[in-house]
Amino acid sequence: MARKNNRVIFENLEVIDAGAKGKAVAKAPDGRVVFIDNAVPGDVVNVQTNKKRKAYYEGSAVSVSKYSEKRVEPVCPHFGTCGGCKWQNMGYEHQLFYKQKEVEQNLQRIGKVELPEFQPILGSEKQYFYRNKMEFSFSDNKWLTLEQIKSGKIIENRNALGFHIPGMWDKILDLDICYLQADPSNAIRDFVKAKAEELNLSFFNTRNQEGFLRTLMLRTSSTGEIMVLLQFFHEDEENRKLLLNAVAEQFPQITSLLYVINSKGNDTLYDQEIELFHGRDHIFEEMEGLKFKINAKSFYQTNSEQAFELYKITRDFASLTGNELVYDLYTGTGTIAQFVAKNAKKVVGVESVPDAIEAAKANAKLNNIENVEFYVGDMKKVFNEDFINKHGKPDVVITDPPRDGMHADVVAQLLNLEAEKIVYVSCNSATQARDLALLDSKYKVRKVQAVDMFPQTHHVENVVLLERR
Ligand SMILES: C[S@@+](CC[C@H](N)C(=O)[O-])C[C@H]1O[C@@H](n2cnc3c(N)ncnc32)[C@H](O)[C@@H]1O
Repeated sequence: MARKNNRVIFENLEVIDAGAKGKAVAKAPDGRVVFIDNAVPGDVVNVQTNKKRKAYYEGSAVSVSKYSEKRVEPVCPHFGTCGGCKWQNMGYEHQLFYKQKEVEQNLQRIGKVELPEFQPILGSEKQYFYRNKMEFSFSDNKWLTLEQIKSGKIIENRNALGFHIPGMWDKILDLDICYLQADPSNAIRDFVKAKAEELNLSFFNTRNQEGFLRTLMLRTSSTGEIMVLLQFFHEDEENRKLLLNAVAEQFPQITSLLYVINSKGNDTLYDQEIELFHGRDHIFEEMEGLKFKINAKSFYQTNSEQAFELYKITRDFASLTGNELVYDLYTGTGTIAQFVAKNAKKVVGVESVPDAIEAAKANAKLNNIENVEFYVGDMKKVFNEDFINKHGKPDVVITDPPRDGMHADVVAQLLNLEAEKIVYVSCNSATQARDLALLDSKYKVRKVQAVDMFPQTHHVENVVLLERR
């Protein structure tokens, strides 16, 4: 162990696992756990720490003494700088292994409930180009690589269009390519940047809050439709039209070309008026004959193909016969509710975002589904006796909460309701495990199936079937 600028250097640590937040895991000589960036299980690495806590260190592999057999060559030239695909240096079968392991360990260690045999994780057929939505930021403060800085060359053009450097709100990585969204995603991003520079338009400066161009969002759908949304900091009608017209001309396949003028301090769009420039203000996604209308603000699962698999597993676990009253909690735009509706007597969906519920109602109408009802509200407030009296006691509950899991009051109400089955879909198996423990007095876990929605990252979705004891 050596010290450098108060940071500890551990030499030749063997990486034994992949852990929380996708970091590699090793043991320090003093027995603490070391969470490491830029390493793969099986590597032997030299680690420089940047954080020390009672039970662990955090750090980064500064060099590798022995390369793991699990390693593969990352396909993306931005790997290591971009925060997007941190597991691109690990073979896909190993990524799946560690995702499955994380789910199993969380359910066992945090849940501490009796568990059935786990079904093997369902991998994604597409390991790249699987996302249907991407958001890129403009910046006049491009992130410079170490090589660029070392070269001593003055880089005059600091314009960038890409992703935030992890942990740096004002530094943007200028993308040459991104392997997450299928073409014409890269072509559109490259064209927008080149055209903006040709027109001499200013890229945003976050620190000073100035500049014209802020963000670019691209949405694609399995029906082949494309949505492009450009966000500007202020109105400049002439230049805005020049840029948008050029995009429309170059990419006639864009079915929805939108813009927004946002002069707020942050670039979130949810409270902004979106303007239509060309085409329609929405695109359609299709799943098993169902159509879902998606506008610029709609939530839709970002990996459409795997969302279909996830929903099939959810429906399969619910094993509906056509006679059940189903609650779909945290319903979003009601996709799961509509997906299971033909197998149920009635489905009641609840969601806190009013726009999402509006979209859910519109989509149900579009799909001629009459046995679904949607309600806006915060689950912990609306899921009360009045709600149950109005809609009846459910036979099956499907729940798909955000990363924090379900509020304790919601879990308490589920225990009170005593539905025959609960199908719990989760993007965070740690909070899911906590909730399973709370439900354990009345529910037994019968099935567990993890689904990989996000290859090259550590994220994993997990579906659990609970049945009443
Ligand atoms: C993981 S998403 C599930 C979306 C949906 N099931 C789907 O597959 O598209 C979680 C949803 O819960 C909603 N949500 C978050 N907190 C909530 C709360 N306290 N009450 C109701 N809905 C909430 C979010 O707006 C989001 O739409």
